[in-house]
Amino acid sequence: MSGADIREFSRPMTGPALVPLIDAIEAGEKPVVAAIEGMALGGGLELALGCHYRIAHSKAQLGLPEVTLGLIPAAGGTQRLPRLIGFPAALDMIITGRRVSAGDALKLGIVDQVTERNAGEVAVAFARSVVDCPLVSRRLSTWPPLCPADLDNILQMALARAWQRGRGALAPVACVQAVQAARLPYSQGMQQEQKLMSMLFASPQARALQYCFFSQRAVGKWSMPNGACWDNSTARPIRKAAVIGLGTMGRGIAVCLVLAGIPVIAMETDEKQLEAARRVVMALLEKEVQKLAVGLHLGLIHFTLEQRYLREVDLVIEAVFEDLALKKQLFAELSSVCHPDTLLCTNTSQLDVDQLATATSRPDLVVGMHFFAPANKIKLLEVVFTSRSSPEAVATAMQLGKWLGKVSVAVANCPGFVGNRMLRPYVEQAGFLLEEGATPEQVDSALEHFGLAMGVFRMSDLSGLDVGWRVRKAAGLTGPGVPQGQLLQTQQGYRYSPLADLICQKGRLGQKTGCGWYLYEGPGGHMARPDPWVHAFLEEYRRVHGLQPRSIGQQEVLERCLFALINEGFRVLEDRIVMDPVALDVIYVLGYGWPAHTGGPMYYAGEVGLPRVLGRLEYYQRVHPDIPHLRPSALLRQLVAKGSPPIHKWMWHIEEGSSRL
Ligand SMILES: CCCCCCC/C=C/C(=O)SCCNC(=O)CCNC(=O)[C@H](O)C(C)(C)COP(=O)(O)OP(=O)(O)OC[C@H]1O[C@@H](n2cnc3c(N)ncnc32)[C@H](O)[C@@H]1OP(=O)(O)O
Repeated sequence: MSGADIREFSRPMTGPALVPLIDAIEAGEKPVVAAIEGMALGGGLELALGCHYRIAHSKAQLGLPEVTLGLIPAAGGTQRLPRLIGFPAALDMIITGRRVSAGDALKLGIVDQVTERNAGEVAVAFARSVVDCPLVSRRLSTWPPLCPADLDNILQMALARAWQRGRGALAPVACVQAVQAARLPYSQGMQQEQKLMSMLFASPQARALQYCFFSQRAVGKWSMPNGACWDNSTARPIRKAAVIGLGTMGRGIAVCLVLAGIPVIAMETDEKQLEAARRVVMALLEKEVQKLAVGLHLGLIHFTLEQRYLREVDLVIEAVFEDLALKKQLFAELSSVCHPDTLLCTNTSQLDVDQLATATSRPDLVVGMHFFAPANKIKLLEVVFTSRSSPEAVATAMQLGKWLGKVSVAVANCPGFVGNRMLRPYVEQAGFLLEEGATPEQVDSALEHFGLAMGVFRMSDLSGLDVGWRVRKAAGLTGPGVPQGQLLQTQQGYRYSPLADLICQKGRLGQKTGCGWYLYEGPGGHMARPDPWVHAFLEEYRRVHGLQPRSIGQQEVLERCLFALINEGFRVLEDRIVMDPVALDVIYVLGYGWPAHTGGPMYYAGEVGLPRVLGRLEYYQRVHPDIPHLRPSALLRQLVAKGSPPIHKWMWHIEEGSSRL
């Protein structure tokens, strides 16, 4: 039982109310035993907590994920769980919404027994054995709260954690407040639970998070402009896969495959690199085995330098250095080494997948699989199809992503695909804001206050400033052959900020070199500190260019960075890179740390109001006519002209107006 029907939250609810139902079960004179198989989530677990006993199958999972929907467990969950397992463990489960296995639920005391047999049959037998036992002590609502001496401290820490994790989300904080009320008599605690739930239930944040829930499922129903889609294309089985190139990304991908139970050939060309990768991958896998408490066959992975092992695989994921010539050469080699039916996938983050496909003998079997670092943690996968990718190849990559526990989004090939394409105008605006008077920490603080996991400059330092530098060189914006120097503020006819290039030229590549936009404790450090050198460098730059620094407020930072990103999102839709705006929101929430409680950039644009987004872009365009990314997209204009329809109707307008776009 996975809880309430979330779709019902946006329409009048029918059927009996859950709280009195659970109370009636608990108050009943007959013993009621919950038999839990599969899932007991949300209202499902709350119902089980109202029963007198709980028996779970060993494969069952239990949890209170309401917080991920912008809610709290409001059918007594915040009052019964702390009474049953204590405040610290209940707070952890309720604030994070994480699921626990049956084994862990037994250790925590949530269930009374775990069985390998049919839980229903075991529960019936169990019920017979307790039929004469008094029930008084089995009614959780009557238990006194288990208040440890340091409860105030525990609650304070939980609140701090909720603020920190939530990044502006209300529900985690409300979860702590509701659990805190479990120190009161049950009926008073329930009143508090209901009060907090009423406040959240109608909140824009809850609506946005529920939109995220359905969006992450909707992208599984992918389609391509040629009409191929999820329900008319068949995925191939992947019995064995290969990962070529065992740098950071390749190692993470190999770990994902093994965790999904897929045998992997992990290949490198250099012995030293192979050994280093073997050590890291095995350590990561052993850590996962301990964490998940699962038996994992570590022999599923074979490390090798020899290409001959590639003959036996159904799919290759190439993760070598981000260099088009190198990748093309490798793809040409793979064409002759691999079986003719083997799918060839590239983990490029922005190279042209169509070009890679032409280097092979089987362009129809080439797709991009863009993982996000760290590949074994981030849930997003962009599956990039080319003009020649077969529906079967796309279906297989999408299916594989699902097996790996990812949310896969099918996107058409274009520079930067979706995520990095939308990121470019955002990063660009941040650079211009520095020129105009802001500091990296002012820009980052505004973005983090909005809820982004990391501001643009901290994020760039983490990924490595050389990544963007290489892309700008490849695009002919900087590097040898391009006029250099402090005075270069225009490129290819438009405003261009060379600040990031100048920083890179100083050898400041981010965390890995111990300095970038910030200063770190040393190479590989993570603690970003404002750097007086960067401030002096920016002042000198502005002086040389005759730029008068001005005070830039939080609102301008947000509008310039976020609206430029959203504007590019509209262009992505115009170009039909994806078939539904929800895809852009999923990519940003899962891959770029966009706050889920705002729904994602496109949903957020709808909430702010498309006329406002358009109006502010028009204003900034007038002030900065030399920045093309601030020019409002045709689609945004068209949607505003049509009265700003809700997001699920945008595509109708794209189809309707495609000839005019
Ligand atoms: C003042 C009001 C008081 C109200 C008190 C109410 C108290 C109770 C509150 C709740 O229970 S809130 C809901 C809590 N439960 C959840 O959040 C669980 C959500 N679901 C999941 O985590 C997963 O779906 C799953 C159950 C673990 C299954 O995962 P799986 O990967 O196997 O399948 P999916 O692709 O995720 O889902 C399949 C299909 O089912 C739809 N769906 C799943 N759960 C719900 C749900 N709770 N409500 C409505 N629909 C649900 C999902 O959207 C998929 O649909 P399609 O995309 O295939 O159409």
